[in-house]
Amino acid sequence: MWRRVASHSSLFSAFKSSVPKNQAAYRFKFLEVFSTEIETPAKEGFSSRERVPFITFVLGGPGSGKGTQCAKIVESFGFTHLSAGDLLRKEISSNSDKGAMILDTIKEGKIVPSEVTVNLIQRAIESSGNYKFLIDGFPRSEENRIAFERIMGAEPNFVLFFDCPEDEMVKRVLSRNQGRVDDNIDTIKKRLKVFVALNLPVINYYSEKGKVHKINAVGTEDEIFEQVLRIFSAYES
Ligand SMILES: Nc1ncnc2c1ncn2[C@@H]1O[C@H](COP(=O)(O)OP(=O)(O)O)[C@@H](O)[C@H]1O
Ligand SMILES: Nc1ccn([C@H]2C[C@H](O)[C@@H](COP(=O)(O)OP(=O)(O)O)O2)c(=O)n1
Ligand SMILES: [Mg+2]
Repeated sequence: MWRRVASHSSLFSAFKSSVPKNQAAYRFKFLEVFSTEIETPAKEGFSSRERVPFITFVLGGPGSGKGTQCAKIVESFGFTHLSAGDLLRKEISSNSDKGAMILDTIKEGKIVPSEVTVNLIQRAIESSGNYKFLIDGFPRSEENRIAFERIMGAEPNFVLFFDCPEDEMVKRVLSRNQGRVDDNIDTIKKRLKVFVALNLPVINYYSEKGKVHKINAVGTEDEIFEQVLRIFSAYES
C-alpha cells in the first residue's frame, strides 16, 4: 500500500510523454520518499517493455574508476551516463552565474550545494530521451541524496560502489592527465577526507536498504568490468 508523502514527482513528469499510462508508471509516480513504508518499484529489469525509469547511482572515491566503467556500461547496456562532475565542469565552462562558485568549491575539494547539482541532473535526464541512467559521482553526501529524493521524487534501483584503496586512488588521479584543477595532491587529500566523511554515509544508507553492489575496484579495467557485467546482466529482463 502506498502512503503518499511526496506531492509531486518531477521525474515521472519527465517521462509522461514516453511512458504508457500503465500500472508500472503509476507505481513509479507514487514512489514514496521520507517514509518508513517505502516500497521499491516492482523488480522490473531495465529492459522492461514498459520503459520505467531505471536509475543507478555510481559511487566510489576519486579515481576509483567510476567514469571508466560507466563508459563500458553505456556501450553494453545503452544507459545514459550522467557524471555530476562533468555537468558541474560544463557549467563552469559555460560562464554561468554559478560558474565561479562551482569552480572555487571544486578547487577546495568540497561539495557544491545540492540544489545546483540536482537541477543539472534533472535537466540532463529530461533532455536525454532515454529512460535508463547511470548517475556517476552522485549523491556525494546525505544532503545530495535527500535533495535528489525531494526534487526528483525517486530513489535509485541500485547503487554500484567501486571499493578502492586510497593509495591506488591517489596514484590514478595523479596520472589522469585531464587538466583538472582538482587533480593535484593537496586537493586529492581533501577529496578523500570528504569522501569518507560525507559519501560513505550515503553508501551505508543504501547498504542498509539492500541496494548496494560492491565492486573490488583493483585490477585491470576488463577484470573490473567482468564484475560489473554480472550485476547488470541480472537486471536485464
Ligand atoms: N582498473 C584500472 N586500473 C588502473 N587505472 C585505471 C583503472 N580504471 C581507470 N583507471 C584510470 O584511473 C584514472 C581515474 O579513472 P576514472 O574512471 O576517471 O575514475 P573516477 O571517475 O572514479 O574518478 C583514469 O586515468 C583512468 O584511465
Ligand atoms: N555530487 C557532486 C559531484 C561532484 N562534485 C564536485 C566535487 C568533486 O570533487 C568534483 C569532481 O567530481 P567528479 O565526480 O568528476 O570526480 P571523480 O570522478 O570522482 O574524480 O565535483 C560535487 O560537488 N557534487
Ligand atoms: Mg569521474
